[in-house]
Amino acid sequence: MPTASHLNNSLYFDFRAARRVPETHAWPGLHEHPVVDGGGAAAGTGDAVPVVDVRAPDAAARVARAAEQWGAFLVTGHGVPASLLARVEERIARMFALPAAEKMRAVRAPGEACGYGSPPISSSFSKRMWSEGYTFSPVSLRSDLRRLWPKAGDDYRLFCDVMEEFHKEMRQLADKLLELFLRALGLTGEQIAGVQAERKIGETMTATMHLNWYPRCPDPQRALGLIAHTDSGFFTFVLQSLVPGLQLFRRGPDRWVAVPAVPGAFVVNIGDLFHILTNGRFHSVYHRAVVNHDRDRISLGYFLGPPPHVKVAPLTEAVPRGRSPAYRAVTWPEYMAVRKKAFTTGGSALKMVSASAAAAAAEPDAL
Ligand SMILES: C=C1C[C@]23C[C@@]1(O)CC[C@H]2[C@@]12CCC[C@@](C)(C(=O)O1)[C@H]2[C@@H]3C(=O)O
Ligand SMILES: O=C(O)CCC(=O)C(=O)O
Ligand SMILES: [Fe+2]
Repeated sequence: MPTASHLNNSLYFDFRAARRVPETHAWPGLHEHPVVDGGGAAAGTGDAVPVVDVRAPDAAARVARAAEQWGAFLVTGHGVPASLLARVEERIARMFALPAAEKMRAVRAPGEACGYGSPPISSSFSKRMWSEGYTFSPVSLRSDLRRLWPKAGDDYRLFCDVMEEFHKEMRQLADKLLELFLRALGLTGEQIAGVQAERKIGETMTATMHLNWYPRCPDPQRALGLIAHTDSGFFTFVLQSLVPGLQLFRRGPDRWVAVPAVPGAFVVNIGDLFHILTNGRFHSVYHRAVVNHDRDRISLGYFLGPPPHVKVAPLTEAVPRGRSPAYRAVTWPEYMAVRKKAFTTGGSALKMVSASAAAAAAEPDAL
């Protein structure tokens, strides 16, 4: 029997002891759509996940195509050393291997952004996911991580050192990618400088790290690592270890495209606030993570978004001349609240913040 024990007032499900997937973790409808391979073998079929080498002279054009047609792509040539990525993955694996009681010292309190446990989105669903995660802010990681390692020994120090080094590299890469995105939207150097000076997107962008652990699963066909979702912020870098599991949803025909695990590459997912910022030209991608029978899987999400008090509205440059913006301005927390409501009503959070929804709400009696 799988065990569940109360630790620090939180229900801990012992994945390691599970010999079967209990009803609490069994998701209906997982196989509604076929899964196709998005790796090299798919070249020419339209299912190969786009790859952008950020050093290439046509990188902006490639980003534009991928952002418009997929909402996601693989990034190579980014300059983050492979040896650093290997150390990051090693430290994450050691953290997840801590005894349950130690991990649960850092359990996420209800409504809190950071901490250990099920992914925040899971509070909107009755079924449980086959994963554990840890969210922290890279700028306060030394204090946050004391909850996991109160004695601040070698494991604590090595984890913090490597994550700080990683954050430094990633924050620079995020700036580079933002610039590429703005070029991909067709903005000139002068317009980009103007947008950055006025909206200060790059300067104020915040980073959050979320680590995922998907334990090996006795029946991967019944369980789900991470429910299908769009990321809510601007964009996310995902580092998936050598074990694949990330799938992107594509329409016409509806299918899941399995993202290949490319050593050293990051997956970039466009989030909902970037969808809004670009007036829907670059669209956020619906994605999920599946689990594996034989191997644990680890992934890292590096989430970029605006500071909590900043309203995100479509860039003037992204709105076609003579048209009005397709979305109303929202802060990240406001958007998260709308998304939570959308999960319960089955609606679309992006539609709920569209300008037409706002107009309809302002004139409820209008014909
Ligand atoms: C910055 C954030 C994005 C995120 C919520 C969070 O505050 C920290 C964790 C992120 C994550 C990771 C797993 C999937 C997801 C939907 C979730 O539940 O937590 C995302 C959130 C998001 O993109 O909205
Ligand atoms: O595990 C993965 O590959 C995806 C993770 C993810 O989508 C997320 O953390 O938001
Ligand atoms: Fe995600």
